[in-house]
Amino acid sequence: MTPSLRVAGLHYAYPDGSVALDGVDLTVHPGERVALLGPNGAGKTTLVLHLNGILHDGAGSVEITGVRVDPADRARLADIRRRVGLVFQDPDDQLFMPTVAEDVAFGPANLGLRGPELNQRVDEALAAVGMSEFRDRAPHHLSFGQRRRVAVATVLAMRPEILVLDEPSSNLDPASRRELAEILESLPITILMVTHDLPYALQLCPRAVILDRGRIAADGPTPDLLADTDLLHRHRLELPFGFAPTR
Ligand SMILES: Nc1ncnc2c1ncn2[C@@H]1O[C@H](COP(=O)(O)OP(=O)(O)OP(=O)(O)O)[C@@H](O)[C@H]1O
Repeated sequence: MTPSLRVAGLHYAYPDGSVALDGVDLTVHPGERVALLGPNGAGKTTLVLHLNGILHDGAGSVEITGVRVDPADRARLADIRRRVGLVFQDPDDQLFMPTVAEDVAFGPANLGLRGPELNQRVDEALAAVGMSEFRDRAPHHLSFGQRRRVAVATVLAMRPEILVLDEPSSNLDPASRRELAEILESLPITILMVTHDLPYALQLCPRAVILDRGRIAADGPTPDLLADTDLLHRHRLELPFGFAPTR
């Protein structure tokens, strides 16, 4: 089976010389949900920005469902950006239209969809995140948690093959956090989730990868990684007080 994502030997240094990725190999198969963990500055965001060619120029390769990310090939890059749905940490980076429905329609309309087909995409994506009743509202009148759900819908409307979320649980109250987890669990899609929220990783992702100093330090079942206190300590990861993962 073709992997959803294959990263091989990825190195990247920022123009100032900071080495952010130092030989990353990562393969994620269709339908897997993988948590990408690691301390501040580990390289998580840098890795995510390579998945749809926002960053490039480093050594190594990235393939999305067997298609190599090649920023020089603009037609192919547009296709890659449809296949990889990035949900940024701040929903306001993704919402800029007057209404929720227009925001969700924006991506598919750019693909050339119109009329009933476009409406169906919008309806499906809003239903998937439980936001159908908000379709005519202004995004900036919604709560933060509601805006995050709409941001997820804008990406789902593109019918991506892999959903990449940066800190999806940040700034959510406990009920919104749980509801978003239920939504993400219900999606039949490959998910890569960057998070510092270890209980969230455990709840949602059977597999976790620890990135530190630009290298993969561990890759395995999330309960096993989170039960390894030495491993967590070495990589500046901490479970909330009193939280004990059961294997
Ligand atoms: N624009 C930039 N210019 C130079 N160095 C950068 C830039 N962005 C990130 N870095 C450096 O690259 C390394 C990896 O940063 P990155 O943001 O990918 O880490 P991260 O794991 O996402 O961290 P966090 O958990 O804090 O979001 C760090 O050493 C960081 O200082």
